[in-house]
Amino acid sequence: MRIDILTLFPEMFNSVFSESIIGRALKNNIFTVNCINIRDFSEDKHKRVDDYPYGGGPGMVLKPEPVFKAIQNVRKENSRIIFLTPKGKVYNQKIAKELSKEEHLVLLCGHYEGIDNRIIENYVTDEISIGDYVLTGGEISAMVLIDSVVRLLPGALGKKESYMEESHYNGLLEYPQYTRPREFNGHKVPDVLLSGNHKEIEKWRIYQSLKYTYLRRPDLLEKKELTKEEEEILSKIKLNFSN
Ligand SMILES: Nc1nonc1C(=O)NCc1ccc(Cl)cc1
Repeated sequence: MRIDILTLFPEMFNSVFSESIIGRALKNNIFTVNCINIRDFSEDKHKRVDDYPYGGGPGMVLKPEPVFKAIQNVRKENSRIIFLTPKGKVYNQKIAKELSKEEHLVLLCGHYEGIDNRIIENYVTDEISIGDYVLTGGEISAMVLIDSVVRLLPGALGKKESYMEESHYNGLLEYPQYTRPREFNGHKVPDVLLSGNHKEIEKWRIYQSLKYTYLRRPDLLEKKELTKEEEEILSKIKLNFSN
């Protein structure tokens, strides 16, 4: 997979591409990435990339030409041209999975009040939002997308990292995790996890996963087909936690 990032702040990506799993995936040629400064495609002598909005209003708007030239410079036959914006389709693991199968992603990072809509209407293939809040630009959203997509690429996660098919535990929130020591600041690890009784451990994990999902994300429960056993456990949870 190749990822091209169109941005006004290419330096922002340095640490993301040098550290940890993404850094190692790059070194191992699991994917290639290239940052392009939109400003390099500005024609005017002042290297302007923004201008005042037609129709008035506060702030500035990204001019269409520099962005268009940057897109044309990198695009291939079936590139996904993704514009990160609060107005986009809300990103989730399903979209990450779909994007991880693509050959070429172009991530367009905006700034200011917006980007000339003629770019969005005619050249962008996907508008994606990472959530309902407003950032100063699209770069951090691009990093979120890259991290969640790259970790799904074959060979990206070493044998040590766990590959959770869903960001949630098969559609539910994951059970709590513990590691050594057995006691920490007087807080003990739940006995069942030390018992070596794998059937009991599995039951405890299903209970915890259903409990957390019921309490924090009932919307995920709506979408989830539960087994008979899970239904029984959930009805017990509902009795224990009926608020
Ligand atoms: N939420 C989000 N999910 O994706 N991106 C965001 C976000 O706030 N971007 C800021 C931003 C600012 C200006 C322009 Cl032109 C585009 C995007």
